[in-house]
Amino acid sequence: MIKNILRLYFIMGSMNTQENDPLDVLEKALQGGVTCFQLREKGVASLQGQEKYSFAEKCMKLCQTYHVPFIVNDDVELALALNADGIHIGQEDEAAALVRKKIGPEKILGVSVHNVEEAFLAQKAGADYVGIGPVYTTSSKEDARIPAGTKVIEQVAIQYPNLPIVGIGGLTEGNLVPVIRAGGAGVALISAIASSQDPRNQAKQLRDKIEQVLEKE
Ligand SMILES: Nc1nc(C(F)(F)F)ncc1COP(=O)(O)OP(=O)(O)O
Ligand SMILES: [Mg+2]
Repeated sequence: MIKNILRLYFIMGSMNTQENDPLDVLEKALQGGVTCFQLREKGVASLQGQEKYSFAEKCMKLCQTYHVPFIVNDDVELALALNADGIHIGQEDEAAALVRKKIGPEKILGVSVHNVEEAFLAQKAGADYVGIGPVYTTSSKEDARIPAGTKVIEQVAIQYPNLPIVGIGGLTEGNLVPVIRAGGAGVALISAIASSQDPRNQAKQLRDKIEQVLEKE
């Protein structure tokens, strides 16, 4: 069930782990209990072509070992070539309805939205979940919009109670509770785990915190 995989949604690209090996960081995050992984290989230092494909394939194999869904950000052709579990697209990427047609009904389709109207259109186009953010200031996305807090999460959760939501943007163990209280099924994050010197323990602490809050909802 989609809501369950959104609980602790780790997102990372090879450029997010500084001097650490991204595959090692990913394996530790999987051991720590992340519930979904998205490869977001984009930006100036990102891998391209065959290097990107090989890295993505290694990430996917790790996710398969830990029975965690493997999602590709933006790159529909890469997701199809790998037979990934799903794809995540934003408003400036390929149209959601077209992507749904390309990947078929069984794959996971996530869409970034910033307001109720975009959430409505995403659901109509066949999105399985929406990413809403940035909740707080983020250092992981150069073209991030102004942080909106949890206001849009609340609005979308009220309007479309059956549309799974994951919050994103500057999320940490210390500030994620409002995202769940606002109606998020989970939290998506990059640097809280990717920049940690102990990704496994950080993932475990985040997962425990999220489960604790969800139990009270
Ligand atoms: N990768 C993402 N994943 C999520 C998820 F929902 F998975 F948490 N939400 C939002 C994004 C942002 O994706 P990005 O490609 O950087 O920007 P844009 O949305 O502008 O295309
Ligand atoms: Mg995108």
